[in-house]
Amino acid sequence: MADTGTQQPYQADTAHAMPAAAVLAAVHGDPDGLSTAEAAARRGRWGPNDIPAAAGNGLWMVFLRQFASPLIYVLALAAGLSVWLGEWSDAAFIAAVLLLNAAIGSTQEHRAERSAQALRRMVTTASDVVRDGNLLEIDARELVVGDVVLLSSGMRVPADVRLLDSQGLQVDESPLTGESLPVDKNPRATVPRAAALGDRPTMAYAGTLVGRGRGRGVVTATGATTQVGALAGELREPSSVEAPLLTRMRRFALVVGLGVALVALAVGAVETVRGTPWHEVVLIGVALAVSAVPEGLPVALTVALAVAVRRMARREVIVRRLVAVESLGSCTVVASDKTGTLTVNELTVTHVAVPGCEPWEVTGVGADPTGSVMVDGADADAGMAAAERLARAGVLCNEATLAATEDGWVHRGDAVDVAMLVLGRKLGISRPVALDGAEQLAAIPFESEHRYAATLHAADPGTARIVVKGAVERVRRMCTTMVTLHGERPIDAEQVDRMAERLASTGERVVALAVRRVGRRDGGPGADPDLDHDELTGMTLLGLVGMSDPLRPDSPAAIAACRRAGISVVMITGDHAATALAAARELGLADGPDEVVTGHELHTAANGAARGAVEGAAYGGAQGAGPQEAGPEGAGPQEAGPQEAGPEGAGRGGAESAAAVDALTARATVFARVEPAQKLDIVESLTRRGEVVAVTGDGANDAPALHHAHVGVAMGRSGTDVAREAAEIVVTDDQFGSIAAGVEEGRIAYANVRKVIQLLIATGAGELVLVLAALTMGLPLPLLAVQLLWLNLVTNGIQDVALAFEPGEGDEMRRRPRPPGEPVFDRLMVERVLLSAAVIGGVTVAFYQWLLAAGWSVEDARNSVVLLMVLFENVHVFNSRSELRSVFTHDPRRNLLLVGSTLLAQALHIVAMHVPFTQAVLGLHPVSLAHWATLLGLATTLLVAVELHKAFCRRRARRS
Ligand SMILES: Nc1ncnc2c1ncn2[C@@H]1O[C@H](COP(=O)(O)OP(=O)(O)OP(=O)(O)O)[C@@H](O)[C@H]1O
Repeated sequence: MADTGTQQPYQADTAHAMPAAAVLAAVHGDPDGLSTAEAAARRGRWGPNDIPAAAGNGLWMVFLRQFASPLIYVLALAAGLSVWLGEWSDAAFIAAVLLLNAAIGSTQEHRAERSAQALRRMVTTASDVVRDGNLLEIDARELVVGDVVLLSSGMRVPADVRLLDSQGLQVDESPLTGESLPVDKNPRATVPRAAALGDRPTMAYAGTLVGRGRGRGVVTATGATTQVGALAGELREPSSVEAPLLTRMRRFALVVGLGVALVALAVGAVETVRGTPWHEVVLIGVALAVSAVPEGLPVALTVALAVAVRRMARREVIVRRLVAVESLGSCTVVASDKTGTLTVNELTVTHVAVPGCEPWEVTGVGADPTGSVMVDGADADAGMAAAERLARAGVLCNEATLAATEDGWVHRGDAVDVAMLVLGRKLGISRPVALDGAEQLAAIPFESEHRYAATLHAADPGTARIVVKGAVERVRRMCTTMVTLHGERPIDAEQVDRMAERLASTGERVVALAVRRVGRRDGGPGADPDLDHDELTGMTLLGLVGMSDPLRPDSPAAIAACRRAGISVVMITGDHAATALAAARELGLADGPDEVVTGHELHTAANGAARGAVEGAAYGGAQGAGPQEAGPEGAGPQEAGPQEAGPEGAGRGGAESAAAVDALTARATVFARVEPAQKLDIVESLTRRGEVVAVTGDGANDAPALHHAHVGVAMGRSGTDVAREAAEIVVTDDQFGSIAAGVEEGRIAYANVRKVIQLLIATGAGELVLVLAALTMGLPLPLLAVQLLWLNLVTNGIQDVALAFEPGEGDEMRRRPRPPGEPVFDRLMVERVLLSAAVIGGVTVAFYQWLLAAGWSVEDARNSVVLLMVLFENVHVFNSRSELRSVFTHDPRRNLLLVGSTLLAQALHIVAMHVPFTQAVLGLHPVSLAHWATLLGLATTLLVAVELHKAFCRRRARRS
């Protein structure tokens, strides 16, 4: 692979101080982009646009880390003591097992980390680039110096870019400069050569985040030669933070380690007083330590989580932080976006409405522009002219592309814009046709927070025209007049609102269009004219369009599945309340307007103002869904919008406003006309009310909500880089159904983790009971330290991991969510562990005593005890497949790995009983088949006991 560094021919260092044209010339670029061939040649020469990967934790570091555990310290101490006592074979065996354990642990951990990284890479960063004059979306790694790229809000800048033009572009450069406020960009600014990185408005640097606006620029540096590449390592993808469950288990191990030390000391003291020789006291202490320490737990948990991550990936859910595996299973509310998550986000204009007329139907579906506007009545010609004016405006104020190819019509860009282009084509107005003589001079790009887009176009000599497209309440308030079939009239707000509500009540997304003629202006020497939000007044409303967006076919079923699983689903959308309610009804989410809360209501509640209005207004005003939500003229969310409310939202108004917001979130299943910043208020309120919240997001401003929720879910396809990086999980197909699948997998994973923990702790505790009971009864040690290690790490170690591969029990989505913060050791777990330990320890010690009493030598008796313990482990792994279900209703074929590993554990022990080396080290020898069968019979007592406990627990669960 070519060196990405120094061979690039162009010194990017000075691009910020050079005029854009000079930079283009220096990189041998072209405003229309490079040719594909040239880009390929450059990529071949200079390599991909990759920041070299961090050295990361090498396998050696991971290996050494395996020894940093209190459990291992206890074992290491045991090995040391064995050396001191001259028990060389014990010491060597403990050391060998420790090494083996560390080797298995580190390969597992390394593999898990590698596959997690590979999964994260599946979510690649795409980049909009102009090649051969066409706009394409490519993997950002394919970019080369000289490429012309487009930047838009929510995007991570893919390379160092000299801006050529921009519209309201603001970039968060904190990853590079530490400056937390977004920086305004201006390609025409004059920047001194010595300017610091943070003072270069002409540039956008790789790794920084576009907060708002649009930009176009030429790539000046890629990969290691970018500013961030030079910083090496500052901007790496986040290493996956340890799962809280693992942290809790580490803490648990620490407590066990300390507990073991104390018990060993106490037993040692008692034994010394009883006159036991000191070196035997030490051996007893070592055996106790080994029996009580769940050595296999860290490896088994790592595997269990890795299995869960892989399974989720198969169901389109990529886990970015391991915490999600656990929290997904316990979430009680899923707050989902509507467009694109519950619906397919393929908008088709189905109605065109001009004030004073019935809405006209538009025929045709999707991106294929065959169809027409069905204008009828006496004024058909005037109607058609009005429809064409409206469509032309929608085509002009537009950022999307639509083109005919051999494979049919292909489109790029925002779904609303694509739908407008299709409408235009149906009326014979393509974008080139619309732009003929109406060149675009400036633009305010669409951002969710202001809900409209505007463009400025050249018009008749000396004039220009502003075109606005956006949400009805916003655009209507910019207008003083409206077009009717009988000429321009003063705007009739009520009539417009009625028209909008009529379209929205069938679930259509409604967009209004307006125009205004202004004087032609120049942007001053060397600069383009600007368009400002303040200029959007005195406009003429051209009419409304209604767009349909079909539901995803699996959304209703997935919502129903969540409900059965005790999870409430709420919809959060920027759409009109009536649009949202219609969709929610179809999804089976909401029944009536009282379940809808608007962003305006939230804002009012959060600010503690107009409380009375909030209490009375369930649905944005007395008359149901409608743009009335904006309240009296001029008092709508625009003027008193949540932008001013700041991200603290409810917090700022104190307890009273928090309570008001909570009252709203308690009854709402639909949040409409919500601004991205308000998502955070909703998440905070739900959290305050004790819910465990999963929230979806795609835009740049969704990041705070994604961060704050227990589980942030970003959309892999439509989501911005910013949203994806803020989220714990990424849903690669954007579908709500995959979130439900993720919840199910999360629950299965948590259940499997519990199964593994139960198995290991119960068998460990059984050994402890055995050793303590034998000592209390004055019997010699029933198991040697090496035998205990063999049991814990080899025979059990082989089979416990297979529990992590248990498929779901099938009822995961019919159970209530696990209470958050519920300890792993809940009542059932404690009972099961104590019962199993009592049976294992009790039966074995009784048998051991009987053997000794029958005249067996201690060595022979120990040999039987070890085999009995292996059989207990084999039985208990099947017991552990389900907490409540009988082993006899659980088809073993569903986890053949478990069957295989149990047989392997048994086979390995049989081999160890026959091979001289292991015979010598472990003190083992073969037994007769009849004796083996007797031991198996004894081991089935555990099966009976656990079956009885399961039946008891099932009854208890039914009763509660
Ligand atoms: N490209 C656009 N140009 C102009 N107006 C738009 C555009 N897209 C959406 N709108 C208007 O802004 C409103 C809010 O849209 P937005 O895309 O912000 O919703 P959203 O919150 O992303 O929706 P959801 O949460 O359902 O995905 C829409 O109802 C529509 O009226």
